[in-house]
Amino acid sequence: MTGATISFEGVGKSYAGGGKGQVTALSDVTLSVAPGEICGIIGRSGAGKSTLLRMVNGLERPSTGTVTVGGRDVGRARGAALRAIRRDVGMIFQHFNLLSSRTVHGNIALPLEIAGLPSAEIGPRVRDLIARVGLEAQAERYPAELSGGQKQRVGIARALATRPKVLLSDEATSALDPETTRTVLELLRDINRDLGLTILLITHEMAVVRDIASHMAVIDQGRIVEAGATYDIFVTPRHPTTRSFLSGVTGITLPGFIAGRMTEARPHGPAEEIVRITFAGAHATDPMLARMTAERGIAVNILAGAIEEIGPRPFGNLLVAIDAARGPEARDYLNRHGLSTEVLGYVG
Ligand SMILES: Nc1ncnc2c1ncn2[C@@H]1O[C@H](COP(=O)(O)OP(=O)(O)OP(=O)(O)O)[C@@H](O)[C@H]1O
Repeated sequence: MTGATISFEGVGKSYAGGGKGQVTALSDVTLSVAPGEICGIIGRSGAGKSTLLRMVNGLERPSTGTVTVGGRDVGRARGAALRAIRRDVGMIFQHFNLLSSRTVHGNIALPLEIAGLPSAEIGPRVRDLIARVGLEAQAERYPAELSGGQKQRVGIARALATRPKVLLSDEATSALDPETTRTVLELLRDINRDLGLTILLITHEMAVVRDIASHMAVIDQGRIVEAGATYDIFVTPRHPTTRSFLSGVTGITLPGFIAGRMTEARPHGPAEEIVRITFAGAHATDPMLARMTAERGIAVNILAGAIEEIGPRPFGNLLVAIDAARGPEARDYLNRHGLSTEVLGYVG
């Protein structure tokens, strides 16, 4: 592995808030990304994702705490030390940030020219990078002549030019359509595997995290509310923010006639509890639900279900209706047998 560890320890960041006092963008963030890992940070607009990412290459400095890359303190680095860290940290952007006056080749060569590499070395290195991102036929084109996906490939090649150990991705696929997103994420995965680069990406899309990140953190109002292996968080989300992000990608939605009647509070009288059950493995629920019905006499009405994959590992989601009077007992039974449950609401 050639990637570097990224580490945040007790990091806080406040901005002078232009008449509104201080704006706290980050509070007490502690997070470690191992060498060669792909870590996804997900959060809503304004949660603090960009601030967190920009600390890794010293574009922002922490107000409190420490950010290190490969053991070097980024927040306290100045001058040559900061430039050396920046050479080790490449970055790609949502809107690509290419120079419109330079060709593909010229854009990728730029960081090497700035670093003072002899021109005899720049040409071959740029050609290698162009081949790596699959743009041989577009090498002499200008950004205006490229598709969004091709522009992002240029951005990736340019970010790799100085042979960094870390790649930062700031919503790199947010401006792309789903199919192009898939191919760009595939390219990032290949690069991670071939070069052992550590990748830290920020996104507001859970599907991006699912498709590429082995580890993830959820950020909410400047705090990390949940962090760990992506698979574990998808199977057992603990924080409401994580759950709300997940509800958009789990591939299943409530049938309209139930969603329209569902209430947050349990109504008086007979009612059904609508529960999401999440389980690891492809078939884990079938015997468990049947056994619960047989052992406890609790009937379960299945409303929707889907199996998803994170890497090679499947996990499932099931939406069921259970007699609300037996709901707590049923959830306790399922939890004790290793399934996660979440009450979505009630139908009277
Ligand atoms: N330079 C700045 N000056 C003042 N406040 C700032 C500055 N940069 C960010 N903030 C504030 O810090 C908070 C976090 O912003 P940040 O851009 O990190 O969030 P984000 O999660 O990246 O959001 P988005 O997805 O919309 O880009 C916000 O309340 C924002 O208004």
